[in-house]
Amino acid sequence: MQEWLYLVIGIAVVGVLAIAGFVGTRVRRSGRLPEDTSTDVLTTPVETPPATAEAPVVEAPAEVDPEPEVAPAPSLETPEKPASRLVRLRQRLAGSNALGRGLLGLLSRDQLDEDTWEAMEDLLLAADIGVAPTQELVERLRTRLRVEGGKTPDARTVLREELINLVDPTMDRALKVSGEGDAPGVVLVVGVNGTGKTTTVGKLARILVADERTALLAAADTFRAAATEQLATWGDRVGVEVVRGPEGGDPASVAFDAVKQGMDRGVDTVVVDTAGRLQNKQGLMDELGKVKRVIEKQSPVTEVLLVLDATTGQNGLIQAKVFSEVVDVTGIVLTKLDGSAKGGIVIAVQRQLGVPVKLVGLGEGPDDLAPFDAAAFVDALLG
Ligand SMILES: Nc1nc2c(ncn2[C@@H]2O[C@H](COP(=O)(O)OP(=O)(O)OP(=O)(O)O)[C@@H](O)[C@H]2O)c(=O)[nH]1
Repeated sequence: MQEWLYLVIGIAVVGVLAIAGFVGTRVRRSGRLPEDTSTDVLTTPVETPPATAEAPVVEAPAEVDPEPEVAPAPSLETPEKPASRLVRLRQRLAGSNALGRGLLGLLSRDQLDEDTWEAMEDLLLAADIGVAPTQELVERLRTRLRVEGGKTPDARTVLREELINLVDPTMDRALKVSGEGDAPGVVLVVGVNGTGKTTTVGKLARILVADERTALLAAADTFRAAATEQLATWGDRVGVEVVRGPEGGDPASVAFDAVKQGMDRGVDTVVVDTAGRLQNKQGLMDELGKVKRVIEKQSPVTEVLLVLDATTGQNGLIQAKVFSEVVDVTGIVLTKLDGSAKGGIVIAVQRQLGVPVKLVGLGEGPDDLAPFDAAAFVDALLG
């Protein structure tokens, strides 16, 4: 009985050894190991599988795309045509709209007495229209709204007409973005940092593209490296190139380069962003004066846009004066007019500088920069 037991155990051991040997050989042949085996083992030279039909190199291509897809070219955005913008952005003047509602409310009183006119003056001054224009407007309204022969003219119509007169519809607000002959138009954009200058240059590039013009941007704000990147992002979205210089480099040389490239390539307009550190007037004068002089060695600057933040009130007006003494400002861009209750600044700044507001910023969206129009603006104010 015991011999039988030893015989059976012996046969079992031999059987197990034989199966183990067979499996080991199969594993080495195929190069495959049980699932938890590390990659090191697979790359060991001794175990490199022979190139047979069974080898994994044949199975592997399942993961490889036979014909890699070509990445689609980045699609460019199509900016909104400028003409429709002020109408679309009308509701953004909600803050300033309070001025219109307030004025209409006062004019609808039964008695237009001294208290009413005083309240009207307070409203206009609070909206930053300025002292002289306020007095003029109130005087004109007093005269025109006097009851004549028992017939009172429509207060809203009179107010609308007088406000439009005050904003001055006769000013030339066209952007000078074309040069003489083959020369490109050169737009120099100046203003204190933080007013929305770089954003405005980016938005302006979109306006030019929407008007089917070719453009080139100059990142002449070499003081702030991020400004260049910011500009490049704006340009990339609509396929407009940015000429840049080294950080801290000479802004005039970047502007010169950009205008030269603009001329060589025959672009329609070159827009130059500048730094606006206002630490002292002399420094600013030297820098901006040089930028303009250097550009004009090649081609005249056709437009100098001063960017002002509408929410800064009187401070903005002081800045405006300093800049206008440094360079010949030909147009004003009033940014952040959305949500500001100070729409009257449009009138005040034009009066101070004798220069028209040409563009208004009404939000942070890429197409939230609109050509300014006196009647459309007053209509938005009056709601
Ligand atoms: N709400 C609102 N925000 C605006 C408008 N224009 C610009 N901004 C915002 O104002 C901030 C400052 O804008 P920037 O363009 O960086 O200012 P900047 O004057 O160029 O500053 P620097 O590049 O340092 O010269 C950003 O957050 C803009 O999105 C506008 O019309 N409305």
